[in-house]
Amino acid sequence: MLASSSSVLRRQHFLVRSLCLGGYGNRKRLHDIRSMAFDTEAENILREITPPLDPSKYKGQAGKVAIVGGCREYTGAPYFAAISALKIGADLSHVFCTKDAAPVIKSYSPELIVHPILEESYNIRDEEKEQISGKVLAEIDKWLERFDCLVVGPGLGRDPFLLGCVGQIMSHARQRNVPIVVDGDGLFLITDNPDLVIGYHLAVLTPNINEYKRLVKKVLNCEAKDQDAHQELQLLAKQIGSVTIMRKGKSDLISDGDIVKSVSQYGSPRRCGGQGDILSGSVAVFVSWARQHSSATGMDSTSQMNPTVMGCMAGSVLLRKAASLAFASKRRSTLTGDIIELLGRSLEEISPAC
Ligand SMILES: NC(=O)C1=CN([C@@H]2O[C@H](COP(=O)(O)OP(=O)(O)OC[C@H]3O[C@@H](n4cnc5c(N)ncnc54)[C@H](O)[C@@H]3O)[C@@H](O)[C@H]2O)[C@@H](O)CC1
Ligand SMILES: Nc1ncnc2c1ncn2[C@@H]1O[C@H](COP(=O)(O)OP(=O)(O)OP(=O)(O)O)[C@@H](O)[C@H]1O
Ligand SMILES: [Mg+2]
Repeated sequence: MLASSSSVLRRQHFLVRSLCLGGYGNRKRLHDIRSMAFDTEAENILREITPPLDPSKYKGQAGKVAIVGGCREYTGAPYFAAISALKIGADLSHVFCTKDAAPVIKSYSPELIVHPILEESYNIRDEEKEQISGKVLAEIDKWLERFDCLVVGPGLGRDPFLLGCVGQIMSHARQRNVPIVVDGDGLFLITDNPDLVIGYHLAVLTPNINEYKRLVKKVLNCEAKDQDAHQELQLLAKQIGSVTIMRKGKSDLISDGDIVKSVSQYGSPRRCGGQGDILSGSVAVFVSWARQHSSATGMDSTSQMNPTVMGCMAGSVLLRKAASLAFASKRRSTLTGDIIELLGRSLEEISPAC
């Protein structure tokens, strides 16, 4: 509905209909035109859901997000996710990480609010575990309701005690209807415990190729395939029940079990680590904005796209644009930080602030 107002898209739909009548040689062109139409739609959605910079607004209204992640090994991933959320326009970005990781993450940026509350097994004795997990939950419970979206997993690690605590955090967030983007090691957690997200319509899973393969194996009990990727993704989302999944790759495929969308806009040939983390932080912001937009326009849920799908499309198209601008200037030395620096310019080019 958002996109159909665009004359560009109408023309693309006309071309798609015309090519449908063509033969074998037209298939690739048809595919390319469909991809262009989806990319245009993703940009239109981004424009539509991005809130205006209104002087009457107060701090927090443009979004408060929290990342649950960061441990002894990984401090970059939660930082990338949290700072990307701010660079796109969220007002506040929190990180809930282990005690070891907190001073490091704080030292990257004074903009982030960092809570050193998580514990890994190596740091505690068996008899302390119950009391410590109670403390972790009590600490995060004080904050949960204030967040518009939680990102669970960037740089979380796979320590069993820590993952047990994070599973409980997810259950509490779910009880309070806080949207949850599950990425990185959060996907490792839910692949072992799918009940954490089964049936939760505000859960968004953002698997990379490996994480997707593990999810398919667990839920569909088969190997992931490249042919029929759309149908497979749709089936996976349906089988898990109500969740939205974005399968990252050459094209990002997005499905909530009802519809399947893809974003294929050219990004960058550099595959440096951390780009998925930018995406998870960005999706958290866009899902919050899409939900705000949906409730402000008052349209019923049948007449417009699922806000979680809109958030994924907007996040994907923005990351790809920033990655392509970064690559144009930094070429082979492009790093995740270079892409983050271009999120603002990319957003400005798609949806100018004033
Ligand atoms: N600077 C940082 O702190 C970063 C930390 N990260 C964190 O690292 C943890 C593990 O994430 P990973 O993404 O490594 O986990 P994966 O399970 O995706 O990757 C595990 C291994 O598979 C390999 N692999 C990746 N793509 C592949 C492909 N297409 N085909 C075959 N093998 C492939 C990787 O090189 C890696 O060694 C997560 O917590 C994640 O958030 C990453 O986000 C990257 C940046
Ligand atoms: N082969 C590819 N061609 C073009 N873009 C890609 C390709 N693979 C991934 N991407 C882009 O990079 C983004 C991050 O995906 P990726 O698979 O690198 O995530 P990830 O492995 O979780 O990253 P991270 O290192 O942050 O954990 C995706 O949104 C996608 O747009
Ligand atoms: Mg990742």
